[in-house]
Amino acid sequence: MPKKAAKSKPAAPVLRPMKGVVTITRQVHFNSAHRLWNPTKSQAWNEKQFGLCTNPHWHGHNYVLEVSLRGQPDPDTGCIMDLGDLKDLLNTHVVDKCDHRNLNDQVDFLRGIIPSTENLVIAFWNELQPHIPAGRLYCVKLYETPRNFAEYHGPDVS
Ligand SMILES: Nc1nc2c(c(=O)[nH]1)N=C([C@H](O)[C@H](O)COP(=O)(O)OP(=O)(O)OP(=O)(O)O)CN2
Repeated sequence: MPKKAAKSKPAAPVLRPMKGVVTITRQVHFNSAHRLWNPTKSQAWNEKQFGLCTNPHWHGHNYVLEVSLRGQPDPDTGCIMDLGDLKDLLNTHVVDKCDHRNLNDQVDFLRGIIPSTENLVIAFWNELQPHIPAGRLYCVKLYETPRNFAEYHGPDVS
């Protein structure tokens, strides 16, 4: 009578965690009205400084926001952060508050700020940073138009 073959245990799965610093980015969109207007200055000063961009009847932009995180992929997930979670954070803390709003008047965290592209990237960083694991937020980049954009890498610590 033939002998039964000895049952071999399946080999335990082996993972090879990858080492390396990677940047991941989520892009979101929103549409807002604004004007470049310094309320501490005269109308004439604002017109000289900002031209058409200070029109008191506002103008709009199809903003494109790109937020990047940087770090080593987690060995258990292969991810720095789930990009779906990053999408939810951007929607909750920026898009839902700014989309179809007037950035000069209707967004609490932008009160008292001239909504230039430069100021917006700093304000968005400050809104997002507390919700992202320490040291991961790398870049907040905002396109006001396809040709005009600003990016911010956090407060200068030098
Ligand atoms: N340093 C900055 N300069 C300007 C800003 C800004 O945020 N930071 N913003 C504006 C205006 O908001 C304006 O709407 C930009 O429009 P425009 O210059 O017309 O932009 P385009 O890319 O459409 O212009 P093209 O000349 O057609 O390329 C102005 N300046």
